[in-house]
Amino acid sequence: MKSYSWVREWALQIMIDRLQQQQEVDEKCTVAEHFQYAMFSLLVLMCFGEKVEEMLTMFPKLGKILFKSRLKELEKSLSDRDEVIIPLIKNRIGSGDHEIRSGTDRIVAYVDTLVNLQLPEEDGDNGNGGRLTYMEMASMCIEFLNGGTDTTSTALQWIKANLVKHPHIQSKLYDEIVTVVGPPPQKGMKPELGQEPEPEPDLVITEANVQKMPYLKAVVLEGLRRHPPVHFVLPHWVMKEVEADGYTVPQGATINFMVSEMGLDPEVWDEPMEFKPERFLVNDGVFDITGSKGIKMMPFGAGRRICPGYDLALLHLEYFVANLICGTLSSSNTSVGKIVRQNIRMKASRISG
Ligand code: HEM
Repeated sequence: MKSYSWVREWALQIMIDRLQQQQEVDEKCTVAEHFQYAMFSLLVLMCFGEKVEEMLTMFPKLGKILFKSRLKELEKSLSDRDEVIIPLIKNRIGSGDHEIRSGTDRIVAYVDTLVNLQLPEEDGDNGNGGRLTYMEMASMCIEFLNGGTDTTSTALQWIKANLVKHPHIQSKLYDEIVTVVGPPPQKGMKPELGQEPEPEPDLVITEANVQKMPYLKAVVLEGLRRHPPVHFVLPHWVMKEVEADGYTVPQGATINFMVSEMGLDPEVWDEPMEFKPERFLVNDGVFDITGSKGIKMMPFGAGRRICPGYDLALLHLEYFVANLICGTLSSSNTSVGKIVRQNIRMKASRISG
């Protein structure tokens, strides 16, 4: 079966490894950068079918940056259309390997879908027979990486911070996880005198498990309502004069939407400053995030230009939150749980209300 599940497991492992490595040298490691790096690596692999480390052989200049763990510089280099992105696309096409492999599990990379895309005739002539040009494909890859990295990792940080601030929500979430996947694996035998104790194994939550967790979904939605990572959508252009709430919005005007304020509107939300996932459990936990049945909040925008990655983002958030919560509550002092708990506390202390 084609599935991206191993890609997410791989990214989660990257995050855990980096957190552990940094903590060995510095007690005060910053979680945010590791969240971002894992999310970025995940999207690079989905986009080009290459692991970031493997790209070093093709682009040695990226090696220096990676070595120094300077994510911002790496992201910047990967915005270089001519020197990096287009060669990566050509490499993908040239390799003829249109599937990312892991054992028998194979998936198609984002670039492969772009290469095979035939634009409809009504979209006009793009000068390339309806096929995307390299420049067009490169722009879309950059949008894919930029659109999905900081947004998802910022949302993840705020959700974790709120969970640290509200331990009862964290416990409730943990109980839901245990109900679905069972209790965490037991520690090994008691060590003999002088032997190192066996590390406590972490519980791994799969994507299939995540689908059975309504409270987890509610926690993620509440995080997006209370702290949407994008305060405004992209600017929109009014195609036809329209009346809205007694105002005339003229054709050609540029408009935007106050995404953060919508989620905090006391006329729409009860106790809007409070972090209360339960508000999303009504209607059997069904909430229309696309705004097609009425807009109460719009962290991903709404309508035709809604974020095309919203489903993927929700899945990533649910998957990472569930796995990090398990680390936080079930792990020994050497594991990811302690590190995340210590670091995210700083962010939690900045939350008002
Ligand atoms: C929590 C995570 C995310 C949030 C809050 C978010 C939010 C948004 C918002 C508000 C917009 C503008 C919508 C508008 O103009 O009306 C947008 C656009 C976009 N997002 Fe996301 N996004 C997230 C994750 C992702 C992911 C994971 C991807 C892809 C991997 C992605 C790809 C894009 C792209 C390509 C656009 C531009 C669409 C266009 O030009 O019409 N986003 N996103």
